[in-house]
Amino acid sequence: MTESAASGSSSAVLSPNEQLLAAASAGDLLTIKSLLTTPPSDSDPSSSSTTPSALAQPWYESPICLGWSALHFAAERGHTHVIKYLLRNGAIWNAVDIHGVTAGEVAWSGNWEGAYRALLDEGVRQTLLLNALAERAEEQASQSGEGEEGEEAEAAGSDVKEASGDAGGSVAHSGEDSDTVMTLTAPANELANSNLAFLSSPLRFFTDEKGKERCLDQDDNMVMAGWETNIMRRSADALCKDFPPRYEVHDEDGERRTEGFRVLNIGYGLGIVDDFFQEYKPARHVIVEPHPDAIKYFKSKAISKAEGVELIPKRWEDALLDPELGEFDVVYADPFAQDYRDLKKLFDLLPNVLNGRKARFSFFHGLAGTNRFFYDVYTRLSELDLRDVGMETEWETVPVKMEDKEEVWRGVRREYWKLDQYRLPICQMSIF
Ligand SMILES: C[S@@+](CC[C@H](N)C(=O)[O-])C[C@H]1O[C@@H](n2cnc3c(N)ncnc32)[C@H](O)[C@@H]1O
Repeated sequence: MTESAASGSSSAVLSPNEQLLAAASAGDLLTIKSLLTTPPSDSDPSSSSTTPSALAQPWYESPICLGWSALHFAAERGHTHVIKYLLRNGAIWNAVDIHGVTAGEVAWSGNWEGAYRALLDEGVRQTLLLNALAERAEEQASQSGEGEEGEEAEAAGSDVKEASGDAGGSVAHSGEDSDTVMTLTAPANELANSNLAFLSSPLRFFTDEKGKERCLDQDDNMVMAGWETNIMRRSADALCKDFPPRYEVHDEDGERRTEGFRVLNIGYGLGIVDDFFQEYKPARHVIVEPHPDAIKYFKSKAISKAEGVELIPKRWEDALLDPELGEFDVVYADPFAQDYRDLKKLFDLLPNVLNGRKARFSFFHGLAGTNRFFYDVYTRLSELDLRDVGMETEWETVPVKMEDKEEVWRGVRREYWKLDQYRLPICQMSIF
């Protein structure tokens, strides 16, 4: 976008907000500082206070240039110093234009590494802060006896699989065009927004026209489908490699025992990842799955009778607190209708169930899978939160090739994935 586009016109007298956009595009920090702090000389001198309209607003979005903010214009030209100043002075890091595009994505497409990093750092910082505040509010509510069990999870809003764009925060949508704007959070009235409501509503398991199995919830949101198969394959491979298959030992009194590595999988769904785990022949393979329809589906499959397989018909929130559960060499989590704060609570329980330093953990990282900038924010955020519980994360990049996107999303209420790369987390305890 040109500078005259930033200002809307080269000849008209510009308002402070329009001047701000032009200055952001030009990388003119001095003018920006003055626009945000000094009222123009023609503002009412008799007034002792500075009126908001006399100063430029750092969050202003152009009504004529795609709803771009000063951050977008600075990002387009890679003006990192301007971005940092604007962020410190009230600009909204996650503001989106009428097409749902953030300043982060603008910086990314211009290959402006410093600008992208500044926006990403701010996103991570603000989201960490909001999550901490939300946790605090939850704790206070539970201490004062407010709310019922699980209500906090329901109130959290966005869903790990579906979207999770703004844990606790809001994405600023400047445009009206809802068809083109990305979806970051499941609307409050959808089952995907409430784990308990989801678990007490029916699921539909069926085979699509291409002969592939699918699972949808009652709102027609996709719980699981074949497009994730490669991600599940790669996850199982990364987690199980190096662990030898089960083997038999005879103890001193002649008893035979099966030894080998142990797998814990949270969320059965279509059982895709479990079938891959089975190829590695674990000695123990525990599946935590509370949904009655998913349990029925599991029981209809051969895996339910396979050696070493056990189903725990509970939510992970309960199953992982059971002192009898045991320890595992591989833990995978892919629940549904949960948000980042749920995932973080799961992280906190991991040291209880992981069998030492060699044990590996991964989760389906579908957080904000519709927007690469927010996806990066969640990638970093989860890495930091995992580090807090003593885990280090390595990320494998898995290309996502949806051959027929229309077919994948046919009959599905909301697309939860639009990116061409999946980041596969592999985490191990760094302290034990
Ligand atoms: C996305 S599917 C899992 C797909 C699976 N990874 C696969 O490969 O087919 C999510 C599953 O998590 C289950 N789930 C939802 N909430 C859960 C919870 N709190 N604890 C454990 N499982 C849960 C759902 O019932 C559903 O079967």
